[in-house]
Amino acid sequence: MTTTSAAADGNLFIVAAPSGAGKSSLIRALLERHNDGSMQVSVSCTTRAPRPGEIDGEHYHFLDVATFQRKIEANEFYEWAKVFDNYYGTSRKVIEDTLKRGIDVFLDIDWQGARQVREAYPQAQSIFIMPPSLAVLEQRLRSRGQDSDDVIRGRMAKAQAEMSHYHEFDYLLVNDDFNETLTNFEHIVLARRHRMALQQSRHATKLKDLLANDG
Ligand SMILES: Nc1nc2c(ncn2[C@@H]2O[C@H](COP(=O)(O)OP(=O)(O)O)[C@@H](O)[C@H]2O)c(=O)[nH]1
Ligand SMILES: Nc1ncnc2c1ncn2[C@@H]1O[C@H](COP(=O)(O)OP(=O)(O)O)[C@@H](O)[C@H]1O
Repeated sequence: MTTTSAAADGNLFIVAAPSGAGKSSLIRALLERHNDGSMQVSVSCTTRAPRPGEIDGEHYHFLDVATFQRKIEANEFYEWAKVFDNYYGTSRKVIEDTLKRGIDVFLDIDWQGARQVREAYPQAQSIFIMPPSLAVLEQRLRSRGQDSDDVIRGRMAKAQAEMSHYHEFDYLLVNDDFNETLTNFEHIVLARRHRMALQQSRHATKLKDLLANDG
């Protein structure tokens, strides 16, 4: 008789940071290092206007406010929040389907969304990215060259409020040297994967022993 154990679900990782601290760049670089289809970043829905070069369906699903609100009513979001006066949300179906296929999913979301995900899915691992200083944060927002002075001022004004939630997260990374932060980020992700794989194999061995002793 052969025993089959159900394939393990993928791992869910929440990544939050004040705007400009480097979370999108870190997730993108990690996915480039592991481009075997075992990891995906969730593409959020937003009502904010696309930045130059942003592609609908790739960077975000850009929606109008009425469509976003209809999706809230229809319970289509795993989590959603209002950030910088715009709505942002994660599609429930995509996340659930992707995890079921055994693929790890990264959510680039704010602290309000992180709270909702932790409640819905307590096994999610959460990582907070800090900039080395507020001056460096502002410099990064400016050098990204995608936001107006007004938008940058708004984001800097909200940075400390976002950072005040760092203690709600499982891990804290200070993104000073990019490659060093990327390596630490990768260690967190791989350690989680190994632990879950070990648990799964222990479970499978135990099941085999039980069945072998049966009768
Ligand atoms: N709750 C929630 N926050 C999101 C989502 N997508 C993006 N955000 C957050 O919204 C904030 C602004 O994102 P964005 O406009 O792309 O600016 P950026 O972080 O400066 O690149 C960031 O803190 C994101 O993490 C989402 O689906 N849900
Ligand atoms: N460790 C780092 N050192 C220098 N620049 C960085 C570092 N991490 C990210 N950046 C740059 O800072 C800017 C903001 O990064 P981004 O990933 O867009 O931030 P976020 O997604 O958190 O808003 C980008 O231009 C990015 O290339």
